[in-house]
Formats: sequence, structure tokens, C-alpha cells
Amino acid sequence: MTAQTTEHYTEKAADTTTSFVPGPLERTAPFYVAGHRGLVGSAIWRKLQAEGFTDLIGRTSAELDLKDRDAVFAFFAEAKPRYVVLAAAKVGGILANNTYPVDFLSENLRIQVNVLDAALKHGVERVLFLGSSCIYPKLAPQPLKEEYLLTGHLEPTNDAYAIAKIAGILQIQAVRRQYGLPWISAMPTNLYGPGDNFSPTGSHVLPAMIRRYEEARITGAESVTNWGTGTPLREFLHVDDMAEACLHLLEHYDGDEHVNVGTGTDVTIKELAHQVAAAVGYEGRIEWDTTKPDGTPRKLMDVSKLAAAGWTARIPLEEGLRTTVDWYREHQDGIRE
Ligand SMILES: NC(=O)C1=CN([C@@H]2O[C@H](COP(=O)(O)OP(=O)(O)OC[C@H]3O[C@@H](n4cnc5c(N)ncnc54)[C@H](OP(=O)(O)O)[C@@H]3O)[C@@H](O)[C@H]2O)C=CC1
Ligand SMILES: C[C@H]1O[C@H](OP(=O)(O)OP(=O)(O)OC[C@H]2O[C@@H](n3cnc4c(=O)[nH]c(N)nc43)[C@H](O)[C@@H]2O)[C@@H](O)[C@@H](O)C1=O
Repeated sequence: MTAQTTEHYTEKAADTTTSFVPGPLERTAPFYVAGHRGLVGSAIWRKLQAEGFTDLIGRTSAELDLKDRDAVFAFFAEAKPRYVVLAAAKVGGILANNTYPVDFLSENLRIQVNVLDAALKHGVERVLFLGSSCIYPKLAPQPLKEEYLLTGHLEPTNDAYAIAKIAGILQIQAVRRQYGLPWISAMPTNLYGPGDNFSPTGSHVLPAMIRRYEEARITGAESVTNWGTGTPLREFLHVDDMAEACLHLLEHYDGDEHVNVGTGTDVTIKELAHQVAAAVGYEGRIEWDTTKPDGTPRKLMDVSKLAAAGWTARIPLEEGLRTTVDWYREHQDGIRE
């Protein structure tokens, strides 16, 4: 029998959790953070360490390619995690998503199906799957409530990635329905912070601007050029807040529906550009390349469900920008391209 067969799925799960009540996670239990070197995974790792977790498990993609199904099943058999956060994914900004849609669809589907199937086979107690605000329809009413999922057409620049993430939400719900395991999903808004991807072509807007403005400041360039019109609105959450929200949800939330994670406020990309310029100390002109895509006009999260679960964001954008610029200056020789 190979790892692909459903006979491998856990049988003990079916009656496990009809009366599950979330509570503090066991600090000594084996806890696998998939993607522990990425922006989100590394922040979750720091948070879990700070909270006294003593058996954290991480594997780089070189050590364990999560697209390799047999390797993933072998890893779960050996590591036997009791808790899993799935923060490993192929991730990128608007241009990367728009240019390589099949990579974003296929890699993310494979990574998440392998991890969730292996976690099911080994009866992992709590799983947190991470999606993204791009799962919502492009023109959904604002702010985005969880119930707007699958009510309209997706934004074309990231539809492939969004479909993979929607499949992940459905897989979590299906496991809950079929096996009764108390697994959950969270949908973060646009994130930023230490450990981000600052690649000029592959990154999200905030790290792209930090790098562009810092280089312009150093070279004395008279202008910088950002992408699109600058009119789209985006909401930015610091990744340390995100990590705190993840642990909070694992300890306080259980439900079929995914939970939005954000701040509940947004800014135009033009406003962001001015804020980044101020944080970096760049005083030149800001121009816009309107041949580049704008993406969805707005995707502001409704965070009332998260607030009802007892958590709200703490780090203001101005403060988060300042500390992320500091981090970038200290680490720019070692950042990923
Ligand atoms: N950044 C953002 O603005 C947002 C992120 N999210 C979600 O948060 C999660 C984490 O994103 P983020 O931290 O930003 O992404 P990063 O690109 O910073 O990190 C992704 C991590 O995934 C790992 N990974 C990728 N492919 C594989 C693979 N084939 N096998 C094993 N590991 C792999 C990488 O490991 P290694 O470093 O070892 O190669 C990397 O550490 C994702 O699910 C993403 O969709 C959601 C909304 C916004
Ligand atoms: C997290 C989220 O991230 C992506 O969606 P996005 O929100 O559109 O993210 P973005 O950060 O790339 O762009 C935001 C806005 O900013 C503008 N912009 C200006 N100048 C630059 C710039 O230099 N780089 C980038 N990347 N954008 C720029 C850009 O034109 C756009 O209007 C998807 O991967 C999606 O799948 C997803 O989940």
C-alpha cells in the first residue's frame, strides 16, 4: 500500500471531537511549524518559543520538500506532531502571481494536500491552515465578511493562488465533517515585517517599496517608480501580530468557518508610498507605472469574528514600518532574492 491510499487515514478520528472545547495547548507537545523560515512561520516560531513551547519542529524545503507526498508521510510518521500550523506555501506579490499562475496553483495544492492528508493519517489534534484575503470575490462588498467566500468572481491576477487556498479551506471543513477533528483555517490580510521577501520582482508591495526607497535614498535618485495607479486600497498587518493571532485562535477558536485576520483599516497604495518614504527618509519624487496591474481595488477584512474570539491587532502601521525598515537595514546582505 502506498501513502496515497485513503486506507491510511486515521480511523480513530471519527468520534474525537463532537464536544471539543479549545483551551491552552500543551507546551511540551510536538508542534510542527511548516514553513518555519518564512515571514509568517518564523514569526510563529518566535512567538511559540516566547510562550514556552519546548518541542518545536521545523524543516526547510531543502530538508523536506512538501510537494513530495511520500517524504511528507514519512516525516509525519517519525515526528508525530500533535499540533501543526501550515505556513509553508508558494507566496508572492501581484506580478509573481500573475506571471506564474500554474506554479501557484499546482505547488500550493500539492503542499497543502500532502500535509493535511498526512496530518489526518496521524490524527494530528489541532491544525491551523493559512489562506489569504485574495480568496474573496474581486468586487465583494467591503469590509469582507467570512460569509462572502464563493459569492462572486475572483481577481484574475491571483485567481490560481486563490483557488488553491479555497481548496485548503474546504479540505479543513471536510476533515471536520468526515472525521470530527477540530482543525481550523485563518485568512490573513497582506502581511509584512522581519523576514519578509524583498525581491524587486517577486515580493509584495510593502517590502518592495522599502527596498526601492532605501536604494534611491542611498544613490540619491531623483525619483522612484511604483507599480499601477496607486489607487487600490490594502490593509497591512505586522507579522508579529499575525503570529499572536494564530496562537490565540488555536487556543480560543473552534468552528467550521475560516476566520479573517487583519487590522480592520486600510490605506491607498499612494498613502503607503508616502509612509514608506517617510520611514526610510527618502525625499525624491514618487512616480507610477500604470502599465503594471493594480489588482483588486480593495480587500479590507471584517475582523469582527476575530474580535469576538478575543483578539485585535496591536502594532500600528507607522511603528511596524519603522521597525521593518530597521530590520531591512540590518539584514539586507542576507535577504532572499
Ligand atoms: N505574506 C503575506 O502577505 C501573506 C501570506 N499569507 C499566507 O501565509 C503563509 C506563509 O506566507 P509567508 O510566510 O509570507 O511566505 P514565505 O515565502 O515568507 O515563506 C514560505 C515558506 O514556505 C516554505 N516552502 C515553500 N515551498 C515549500 C516546499 N515545497 N516544501 C517545504 N517548504 C516550502 C519555504 O521554506 P524554505 O524557506 O525552507 O524554502 C518558506 O519558509 C502562506 O500560506 C501564505 O499564503 C496570507 C496572506 C498574506
Ligand atoms: C497578499 C496578497 O498579495 C498579492 O496581492 P496584492 O494585494 O495585489 O499584493 P501586492 O502587495 O503585490 O500589490 C499590492 C498593490 O501594490 C501595488 N504596487 C505598487 N508598487 C509595487 C511593487 O513594487 N511591488 C508590488 N508587489 N506591488 C506594488 C500593486 O500594483 C497593487 O496594486 C497576491 O499575491 C495575492 O494572492 C495575495 O494574497
